[in-house]
Amino acid sequence: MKPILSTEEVVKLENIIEREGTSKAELMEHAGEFVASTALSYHPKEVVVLVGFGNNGGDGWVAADILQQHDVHVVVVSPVEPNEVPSALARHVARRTAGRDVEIVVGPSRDELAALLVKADLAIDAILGTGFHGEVRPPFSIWIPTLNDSSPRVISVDVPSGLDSDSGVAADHCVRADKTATMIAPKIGLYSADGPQFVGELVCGELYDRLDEVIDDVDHAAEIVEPADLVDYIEPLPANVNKYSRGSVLVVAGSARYPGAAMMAAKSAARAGAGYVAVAAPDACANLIRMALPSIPVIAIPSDSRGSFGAAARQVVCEIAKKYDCVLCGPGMTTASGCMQVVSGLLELDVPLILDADALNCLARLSIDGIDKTPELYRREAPLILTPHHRELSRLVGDVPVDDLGTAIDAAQRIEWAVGSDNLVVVAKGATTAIVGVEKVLIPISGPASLATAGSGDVLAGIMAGTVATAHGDVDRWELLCAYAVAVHSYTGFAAAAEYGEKSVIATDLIDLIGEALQLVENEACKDLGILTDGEAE
Ligand SMILES: NC(=O)C1=CN([C@@H]2O[C@H](COP(=O)(O)OP(=O)(O)OC[C@H]3O[C@@H](n4cnc5c(N)ncnc54)[C@H](OP(=O)(O)O)[C@@H]3O)[C@@H](O)[C@H]2O)[C@@H](O)CC1
Ligand SMILES: Nc1ncnc2c1ncn2[C@@H]1O[C@H](COP(=O)(O)OP(=O)(O)O)[C@@H](O)[C@H]1O
Ligand SMILES: [K+]
Repeated sequence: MKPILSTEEVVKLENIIEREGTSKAELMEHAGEFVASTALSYHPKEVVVLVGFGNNGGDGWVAADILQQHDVHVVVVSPVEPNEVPSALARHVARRTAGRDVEIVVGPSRDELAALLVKADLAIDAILGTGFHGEVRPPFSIWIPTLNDSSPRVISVDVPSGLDSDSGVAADHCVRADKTATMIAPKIGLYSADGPQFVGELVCGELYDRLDEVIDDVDHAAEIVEPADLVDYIEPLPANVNKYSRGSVLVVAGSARYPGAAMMAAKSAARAGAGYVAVAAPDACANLIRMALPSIPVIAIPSDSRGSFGAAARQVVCEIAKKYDCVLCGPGMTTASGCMQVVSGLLELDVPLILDADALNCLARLSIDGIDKTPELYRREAPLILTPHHRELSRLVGDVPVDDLGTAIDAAQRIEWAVGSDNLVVVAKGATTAIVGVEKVLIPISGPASLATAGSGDVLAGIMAGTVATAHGDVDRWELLCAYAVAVHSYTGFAAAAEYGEKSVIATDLIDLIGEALQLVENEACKDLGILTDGEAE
């Protein structure tokens, strides 16, 4: 796993590294070397380096110097003369670079800058880094749109200029990078809010050879899950299994209005490897589900007058649920009063439970001002996995706004910390999904935007249930197991986008590609571990 840091955590780490004997000036040299080597991988002939006033600019000045020594023609565009750069560290390297044979253009007009960029095949954006705040001021408010309208490839240093490195919110003017060369560790804003739209491909320069030894001395905002971390969940199917020993799932879901959600979740659980999946659905829609899913037994549960679970449902569902390895509750269920009772009944059972969709809305309604104020509602011994999207998560914490990765992590941590159990995981779904446990926040690989389609969450819930059931409780870290399920879901998105086209994917397409996605996750893990090469994985 690779740590993702907040800006404050990066500053703390920089200070620790300095105490260990590597100065900030040395780190800047290494940062410039990393930017230069990233640039050289494109074999550029003509490079424009745009530098700002601070140390982000300093990285750019160092990179310019190195590129020039590699026979690349470099033009540095600066808002001030090298002698006038306000940051002392950056001024030192700016003067040094100016003393070499590097062309420097100070304070160009919009047209002059555009003319320089037309001639270049690569631009390096070293205007603003982690020190950026507020709205972009002149001259950068002119430089950034000029750069975005120009044709060369763009490498951003540390963060795209104009992006807040903590919140991921882009200012009105923000560099749209092809590649971002970030320093020491990725910043959380690169994954949050607007970040993924502006970052392009992300590469990280560690800058300090003993980083592994010191990185745990600061907190981590989150950690990126790499394919190799998931290897424990990749196991061939033993020959001597039966359908029950493979893992059983009960999907408590559906209503007369939304029978499809129950169907998609159940079929996904089976495709994810559970040997026995059954659906408990209101009798108003049970026959419809039976006809659509011949391989899945459907248990009809008493309905209310509108086709949702009725008053008698709680007792019947809870009696059945005890026999399963995992219970998934929520997809298409509605928040009728019978559903609220089903949710509170299932929470009292000693069985691994996933609450999704309307089960989360029921849980929110069972509390008065957010579930974190009434932890006794969801405190339990057996594992509990909540899979809210941002709106559901906001409802769970009493309508506190949740609209990006940072606010989602904060809300999920409130839920976690109110209970403080290793067996509780909040999977905060979004363009970037955060898996929040009591101690750690994990970020698994994100899928394509094609996953933003109705029913995609039902498929994830089914994959999650199949994954939990097949693990049979033999789980060291529930967050990592959830990360595996999210990664499989992401790969169904990539496979479906390749098959049907990015914009044409619908949720049912994802289900039949779960098998392919399981294989893709395995291939990536094997590549990470050096067991498989790119060619063999084709
Ligand atoms: N972390 C590490 O270990 C390492 C970090 N390194 C590098 O240092 C970078 C951080 O450097 P930094 O702290 O000097 O900040 P930076 O991003 O250059 O910006 C500050 C300047 O921008 C200005 N400015 C701010 N807002 C503005 C606005 N809206 N519009 C216009 N201007 C604005 C601000 O002006 P002020 O607001 O102070 O008036 C100040 O002059 C980091 O991203 C990485 O690249 C590496 O060298 C080595 C290892
Ligand atoms: N822009 C996006 N990029 C990648 N994944 C996304 C994006 N938008 C949504 N997703 C993923 O798609 C799924 C949508 O879930 P959800 O909102 O519950 O859908 P539904 O309720 O329609 O089933 C989540 O797993 C989420 O992480
Ligand atoms: K930058």
